[in-house]
Amino acid sequence: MSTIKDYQLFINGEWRTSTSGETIDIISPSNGEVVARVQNGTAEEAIETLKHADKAQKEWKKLPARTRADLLYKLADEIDANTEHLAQLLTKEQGKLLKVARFEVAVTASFIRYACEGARRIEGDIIPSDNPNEQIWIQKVPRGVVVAITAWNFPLALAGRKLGPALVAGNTIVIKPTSETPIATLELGNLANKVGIPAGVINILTGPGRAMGNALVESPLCKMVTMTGSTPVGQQIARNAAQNLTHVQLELGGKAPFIVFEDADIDAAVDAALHSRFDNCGQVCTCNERMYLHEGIYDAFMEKFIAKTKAIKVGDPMLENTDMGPKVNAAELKHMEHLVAVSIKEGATVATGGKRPEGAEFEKGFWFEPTVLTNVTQDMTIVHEESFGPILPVLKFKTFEEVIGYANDCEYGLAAMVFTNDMNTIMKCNDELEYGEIYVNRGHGEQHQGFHNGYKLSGSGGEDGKYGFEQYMEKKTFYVRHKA
Ligand SMILES: NC(=O)C1=CN([C@@H]2O[C@H](COP(=O)(O)OP(=O)(O)OC[C@H]3O[C@@H](n4cnc5c(N)ncnc54)[C@H](OP(=O)(O)O)[C@@H]3O)[C@@H](O)[C@H]2O)C=CC1
Ligand SMILES: O=C(O)[C@@H](O)[C@@H]1OC[C@H](O)[C@H]1O
Repeated sequence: MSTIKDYQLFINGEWRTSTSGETIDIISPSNGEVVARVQNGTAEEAIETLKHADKAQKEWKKLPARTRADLLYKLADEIDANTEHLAQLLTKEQGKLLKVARFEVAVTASFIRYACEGARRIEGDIIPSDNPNEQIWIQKVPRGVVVAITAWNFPLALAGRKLGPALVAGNTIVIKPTSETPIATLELGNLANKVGIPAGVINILTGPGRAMGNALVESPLCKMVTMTGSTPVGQQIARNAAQNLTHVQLELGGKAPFIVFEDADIDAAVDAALHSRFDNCGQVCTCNERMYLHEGIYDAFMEKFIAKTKAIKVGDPMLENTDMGPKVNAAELKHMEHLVAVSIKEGATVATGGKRPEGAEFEKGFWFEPTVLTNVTQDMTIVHEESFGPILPVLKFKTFEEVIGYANDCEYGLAAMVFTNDMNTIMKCNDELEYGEIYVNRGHGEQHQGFHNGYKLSGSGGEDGKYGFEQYMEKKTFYVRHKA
């Protein structure tokens, strides 16, 4: 009896097998085995789904926002009630630690609940006109059908992060998860039906982004694209959406600098640097991608940091005592090996790690050791190309001006981390670092009420908080004149 579950497309409240007759294997990063199959949906099915979502949106937007939120609160409760099942799926498809997968499920529900709090904050303006007996009303109205395209590192949380605000605002949604890790996201279809979210409000389609994704983005029925993923794909989506001038919200790549000044709390900085690099096998967009240490604390910091890196337990992500699981797929593992090889060729030293771990349990799957590179210079590839994995280049600096120059010498601008106790340095970092999200004296990790906003090639539009919620609404200005 096959334990491999076959998933279908979730269209207009129903599960459907694609007319393509083709499926996509979902591979376990831990052992390379097939854990599920999903449909390879067609462009025609994408358009059909958009039509269902568009029809559903006409009724969904008429509900009071609080009524929409009440249904989504129930969805969040169902997500929580299915934590173990959803977490197991996340670990099977993405290889993240089961304990982190449970956290991701909780964050998914939390994203949705946070969005529900906005149901009574959809506020507009009433402005006196220059004309007598006239008012100007500026209203916030939903955009229509939102297409949500998500990455593989936190697939369920990214879906909740988008469907929450989209639906509270009165839109409907078509979610296209990555072909790498779609199965936990697909489970949302069952939960949506269970809590009574009307058919067509939430739809989930699987299929390669270049085909299914293109079809969704290029349709005039799509009134907004919210996408999390790589910069090249985000740029392609922006180009494809431009033909209808569709609103696009992009959360893309990063290369976060982690800066430790001479007066920093070394122990706190070491722990933050470790977790901000190696948690989730380094697959977080705000990860510590390059570390700059003041020369005065370099030796003391590195002695502690290397020791802790070597102590990281790589292994079965299902086990509670594992610290780090595998990379998500073979291509990502190859990218790790390539980056290390290039770094060595360019003159870097592997202080620890640098290869697949040894042992029978690591012969299958996409495993890579926690890796620290030293003798790194600013011009090296590893200082500029996103690794999105457990590789950390470390550089020294002498002055504030020098390290700010290094930090800003980057085509990305998502997150940066700074450790210092000097308020003057903190304020100067705030002024001079070209990043949308700066963490001071702590590691990475956004909060829902913040604003997850990438500068430069890290994105466009921003997500989370009240400013992220605003993205899901249009404004309508209404001039109202009455008889004197
Ligand atoms: N800023 C942020 O908040 C975050 C950024 N990221 C970034 O994401 C990247 C890793 O995620 P990864 O999934 O590999 O990113 P990709 O860009 O490869 O894919 C992201 C999504 O886009 C889809 N897609 C691909 N091509 C198209 C297209 N032409 N039109 C529409 N959709 C398309 C993919 O579908 P399919 O997979 O089926 O092809 C997937 O669902 C890293 O660069 C990381 O920095 C990750 C998480 C958060
Ligand atoms: O997308 C990312 O990598 C991060 O924003 C991550 O996604 C959901 C979690 O809440 C964030 O840490």
